[in-house]
Amino acid sequence: MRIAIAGDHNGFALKSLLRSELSASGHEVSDLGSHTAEEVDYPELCVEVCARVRDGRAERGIVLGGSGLGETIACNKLPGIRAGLCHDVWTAEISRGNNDSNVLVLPAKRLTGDQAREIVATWLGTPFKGGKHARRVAQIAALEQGG
Ligand SMILES: O=C(CO)[C@H](O)[C@H](O)COP(=O)(O)O
Repeated sequence: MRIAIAGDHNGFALKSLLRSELSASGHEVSDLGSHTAEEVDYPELCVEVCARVRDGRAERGIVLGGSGLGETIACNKLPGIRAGLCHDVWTAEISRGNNDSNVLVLPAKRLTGDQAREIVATWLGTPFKGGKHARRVAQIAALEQGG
């Protein structure tokens, strides 16, 4: 899968781990930064990841922050983006199965490498259920036109 990934200073270390492991698993990973642990503002990183998802250069995006809350807000401002903040396997399953999320946001300050790995694997591997959830996703998309 083509995956765009980014993280701010709080997500830098975990992003590096996930990027290496996803690449080793055969995914085509674009690491959009940060490339150091220096403090940065995360909205532009969100824009970069989401731009690739929106135009098809990436099939999915992954963004890491400390809590991930601001990243989730930023990503969901962008048309066509359905970003889910996932703390565990359960939210990862729902984010994909019910919400058809195309961007995964991870709270790096609250996850071990093993937990993050498990969430990412679940999120990448869970199909959208469609049906009533497709209707709701369409209703959410309509909100982009002003509600
Ligand atoms: O998770 C985040 C936003 O949702 C950021 O990582 C966090 O807000 C950055 O804060 P600070 O500069 O104080 O480390």
